[in-house]
Amino acid sequence: MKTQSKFVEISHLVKEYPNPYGDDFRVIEDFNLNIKKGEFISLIGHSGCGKSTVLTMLAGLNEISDGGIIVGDKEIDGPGPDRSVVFQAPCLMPWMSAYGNVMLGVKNIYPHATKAQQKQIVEHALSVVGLADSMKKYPSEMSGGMQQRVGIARAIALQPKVLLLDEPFGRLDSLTRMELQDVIVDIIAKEQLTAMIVTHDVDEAVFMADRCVMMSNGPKASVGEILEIDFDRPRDREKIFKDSQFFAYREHLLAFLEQRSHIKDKARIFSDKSTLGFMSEQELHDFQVKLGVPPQPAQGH
Ligand SMILES: Nc1ncnc2c1ncn2[C@@H]1O[C@H](COP(=O)(O)OP(=O)(O)OP(=O)(O)O)[C@@H](O)[C@H]1O
Repeated sequence: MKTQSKFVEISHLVKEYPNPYGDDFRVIEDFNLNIKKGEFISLIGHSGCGKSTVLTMLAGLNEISDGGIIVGDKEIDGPGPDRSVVFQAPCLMPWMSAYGNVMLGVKNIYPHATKAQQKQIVEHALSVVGLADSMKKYPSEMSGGMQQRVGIARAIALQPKVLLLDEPFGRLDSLTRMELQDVIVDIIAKEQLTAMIVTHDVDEAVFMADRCVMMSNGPKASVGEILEIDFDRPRDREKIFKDSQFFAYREHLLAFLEQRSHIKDKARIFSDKSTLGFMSEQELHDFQVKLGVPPQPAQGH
């Protein structure tokens, strides 16, 4: 059951990456977002706008240049057991079974739990993702989808308050993708987790989330628009995919992205012109920075 309390508070977030060719590259500027406890946010935007940058800052894996993030009532300062991340590639230890891979994190986070308690946590997490019968399998004996299930089990075994998903299904075929979307949606509801997913997939963004946060193009990207998704939970895939409201949400997101892609196209046209000598390197650099294309080193001739 969702509560209305503000659980994650992202305030005036800024991220600058160092740029050896000039001024630091300010990817994110004044990004503000409050997330309620138990809420599921999807973060969508054009490639390179800074979605993963926001997610990894929330995970505490990427330094915050300015602004701050509060989770619960604590300002984050690096990674912590209250947040866990599922990345696109699960990066499992090949010499360990599914059980061993999940146990690795559990031992780290719960060193004082008894062996029986640790075992129970690992077995529960693997069962939740549907791997109760495959705990002894090694990564080489598992499909990509099964390996990602282990990655999800490893994340939830840490019993986080916030689950962060960075394009977790990007490498999977569409059937496996749908299966794992359902797994995540069920887990979030059962374990009452707060979650954020970074995705390029508009259908996924709508189906999974309570709110879709659309990011403006970088540099200096921020929240462009927020769309509330008013579908009940638990979510019934078949019902939702036949609902006209689903298509309305989908169109809304696509329109937002399409509108921004014209800006990108202009950048590409100007970039092409430059190679034909219509723009000076400095003009191209300034224009690319303005439009969200990361500054490139000067081309040697
Ligand atoms: N460590 C880094 N150092 C310098 N620049 C970086 C670094 N990480 C990301 N960037 C740049 O910051 C910008 C945002 O990157 P980020 O990966 O957050 O975007 P994204 O929206 O998640 O992209 P995609 O959808 O393609 O995964 C990009 O221009 C990227 O090149």
